[in-house]
Amino acid sequence: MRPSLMRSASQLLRRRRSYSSASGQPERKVAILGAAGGIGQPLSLLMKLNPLVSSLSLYDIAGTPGVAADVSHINSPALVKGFVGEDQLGEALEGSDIVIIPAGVPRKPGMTRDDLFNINAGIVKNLCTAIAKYCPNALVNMISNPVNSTVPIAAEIFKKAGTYDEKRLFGVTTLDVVRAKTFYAGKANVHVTDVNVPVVGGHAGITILPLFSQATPSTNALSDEDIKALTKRTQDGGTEVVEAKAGKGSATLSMA
Ligand SMILES: NC(=O)C1=CN([C@@H]2O[C@H](COP(=O)(O)OP(=O)(O)OC[C@H]3O[C@@H](n4cnc5c(N)ncnc54)[C@H](O)[C@@H]3O)[C@@H](O)[C@H]2O)C=CC1
Ligand SMILES: O=C([O-])CC(=O)C(=O)O
Repeated sequence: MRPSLMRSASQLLRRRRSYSSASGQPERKVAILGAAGGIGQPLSLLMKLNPLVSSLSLYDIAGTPGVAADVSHINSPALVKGFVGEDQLGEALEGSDIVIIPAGVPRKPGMTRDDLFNINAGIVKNLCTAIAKYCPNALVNMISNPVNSTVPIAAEIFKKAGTYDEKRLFGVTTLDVVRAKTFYAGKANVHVTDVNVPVVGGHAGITILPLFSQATPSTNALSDEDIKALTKRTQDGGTEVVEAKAGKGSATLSMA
């Protein structure tokens, strides 16, 4: 699962060329499901700023007309449309090349990501059923937690619909890489933009495995204890944010 997990939406945008516009530029439609939420809003902003996006479809069960109106005023090429409520889900998805899913409930202090399973599994199931129907060839980026479970749920929905392609379904765990790089740079005292740290495994606690032994630039400055502490901080990065936000959600800005 991990090689797929590590790709970001912008990497995918660069790879995928579905059809060309009259101008000869490739056109790409991106749909964000859960676009009015804590992650959805900054993600909508970033997608609107991305010159590779020609059409941006913002879907949520509430709040998307406002988010879409706001984001649509930014002077970049993507044409923005807001969709609200299940009746408009099909239209939101139709023709999408990439679907990004931050829909669902975030953790509160004291909860594990698994505690979100019951509610978010149902949300993801409905959204993926619609994806199989309206844009079966789209690349699907799953952000909703618990990612270790929502990705297999999506896979089963797509298998049942006959649309499953393992190369088109991604669990978004880039945030683990982002954290590993940031924490390593701080501890090793190297410039963060030069740092690379591979991370394998899943996206919860000890299933997150940052490989600091493979980090570049390499350093002799870190002890085994330092590496253990960096590993633990990366694995607990989500909890660190959940506790700091004290009941007001989980990571949204670093995630987007
Ligand atoms: N993969 C990762 O690295 C990360 C994942 N997450 C997860 O992302 C999810 C969203 O987090 P936030 O944006 O902070 O939550 P949020 O509560 O701020 O936003 C969630 C949005 O989903 C919408 N929503 C709920 N049911 C829906 C449905 N059936 N269809 C469409 N939209 C629906 C809500 O109306 C809301 O706007 C959570 O499950 C959280 O745990 C959060 C941080 C990092
Ligand atoms: O920890 C959470 O609940 C949100 C998340 O996945 C993260 O920040 O990595």
